[in-house]
Amino acid sequence: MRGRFITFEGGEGVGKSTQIRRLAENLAGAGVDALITREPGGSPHAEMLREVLLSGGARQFGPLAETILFNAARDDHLEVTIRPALAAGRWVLCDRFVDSTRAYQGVLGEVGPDIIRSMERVIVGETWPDLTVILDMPAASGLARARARNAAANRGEAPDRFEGESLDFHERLREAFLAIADVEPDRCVVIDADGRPDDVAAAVFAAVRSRLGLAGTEVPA
Ligand SMILES: Nc1ncnc2c1ncn2[C@@H]1O[C@H](COP(=O)(O)OP(=O)(O)OP(=O)(O)O)[C@@H](O)[C@H]1O
Ligand SMILES: Cc1cn([C@H]2C[C@H](O)[C@@H](COP(=O)(O)O)O2)c(=O)[nH]c1=O
Repeated sequence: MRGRFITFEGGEGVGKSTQIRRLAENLAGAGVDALITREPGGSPHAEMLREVLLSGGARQFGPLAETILFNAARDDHLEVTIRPALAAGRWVLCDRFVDSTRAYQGVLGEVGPDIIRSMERVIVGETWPDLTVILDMPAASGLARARARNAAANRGEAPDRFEGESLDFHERLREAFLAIADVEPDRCVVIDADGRPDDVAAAVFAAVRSRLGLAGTEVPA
């Protein structure tokens, strides 16, 4: 049986990586084997494109070229990592996916929805997420978390291609993710990320259980 495909979306520093790890632990407790992956990246060739994109190396070519590169990375990631895992019955938990392209390149980069959708049809095809968890919190708080994390990790380098954008840019991103959830409520669930990690993890697991059905599993204390 095909595994389930869950994507995590939201602004910078909202806790996507943290909550993906927590969900994988909770799923393991429920006997579900999950693969954690990310975009851009998640396969050797897509990770090479991640370097180009997040260093800002493609910025000079403009948002359309960046959209094409994010989709090239996604194509390889789907083929090499995601589809084989789903076919083997594993659940796949992916840190960012198509909604990041819609928000960053579509809404903020002003690449038209017709272009974004046609790339989705070609690249994603039938491999659409069963559930998308949108972690939501004020942009300034998420950016502060991301900066504190980078400082603690001794990553003294400049912020990456998108972290360095203005607060207004990040607030508009937040609105873009919320707008996607409004239009696709069956696929998307919005979770308040501005709380303790344990509370957010419990809310995420509860949403996964109720949306995807994991009978008999309890939210851990
Ligand atoms: N609920 C929370 N409360 C306080 N700090 C948190 C919470 N969740 C995560 N953090 C911390 O905030 C920082 C950012 O979290 P994380 O890396 O999980 O976010 P992210 O959304 O994956 O970030 P990015 O968008 O940069 O990839 C980390 O240092 C993490 O430990
Ligand atoms: C998939 C995807 C990602 N982005 C941006 C969003 C973030 O700024 C970075 C990824 O960094 P993270 O620390 O792993 O979150 O890339 C984008 O603009 N478009 C996309 O499709």
